[in-house]
Amino acid sequence: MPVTHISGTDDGVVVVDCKAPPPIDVIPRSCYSGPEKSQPPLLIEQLLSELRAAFNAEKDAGYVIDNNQDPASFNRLNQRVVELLKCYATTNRGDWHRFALFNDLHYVRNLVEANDDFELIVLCWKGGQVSRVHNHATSHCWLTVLDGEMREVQYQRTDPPAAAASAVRGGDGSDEKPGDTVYVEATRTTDLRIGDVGYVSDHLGLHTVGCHVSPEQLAEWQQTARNGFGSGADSWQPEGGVTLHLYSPPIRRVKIYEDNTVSERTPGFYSRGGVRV
Ligand SMILES: N[C@@H](CS(=O)O)C(=O)O
Ligand SMILES: [Fe+2]
Repeated sequence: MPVTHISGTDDGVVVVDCKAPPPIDVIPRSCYSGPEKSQPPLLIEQLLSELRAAFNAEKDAGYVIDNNQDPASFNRLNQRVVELLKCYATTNRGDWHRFALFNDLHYVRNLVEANDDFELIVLCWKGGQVSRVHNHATSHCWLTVLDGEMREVQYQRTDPPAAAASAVRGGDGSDEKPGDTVYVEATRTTDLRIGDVGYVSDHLGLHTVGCHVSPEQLAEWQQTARNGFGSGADSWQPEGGVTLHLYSPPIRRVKIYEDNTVSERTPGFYSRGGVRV
């Protein structure tokens, strides 16, 4: 498959260029059943208000929220955020559809809300769209799947292949500069389905996220939606994977690790509040 980079570093559209993935096993379809009926749906406005409350509680107690946060404060916040994201992903009635804009060439970032403490973003991924290996600055990164199936691969820095004893190297990379040579290796692969919640920060490593849905799978999902299962009240048609990302603090600059070289990007948005920018 060809690599489909979008060039330009600060184009305001995409933070991490799309790269066609290597061939992988097809992920079995398992979670395309729509919201669980046992709980009332959590609306996105309620999700935002609960998130604001959780962040304010930590701030009011004097804690700084970033990836160097006090461990007890982080544990409280993490527990609440995971609970809220999971609840939203599994009970919603599709009120995120209005934010879910796709692009044929690369995954896109659609802003739901940004404030001083966090940003909530709907990311849309067509089959084959994968982010490049990247970091998350000093932010916490939580993500959940709203539609389709996704795969996250985490990476660690490693020694050059020629080194006598190649081994995973520590550090959060905060001293790395554009142009530096850095080798990375995949250390963990996680398949994520609707309602699964993932977390990463620079202390844990780097990652890529991608949607590996095949055209056949997508056609099956679209048929399911046409039959009225999992489509919500509007005319939503699945186009690939949709993820909901929560970054705290909002990410201003990220590093990309490609061809053993570090570069930097300014994250941009494809839409804000459901309106194309
Ligand atoms: N962190 C990436 C998405 S993902 O690949 O985690 C972004 O915000 O664009
Ligand atoms: Fe990421």
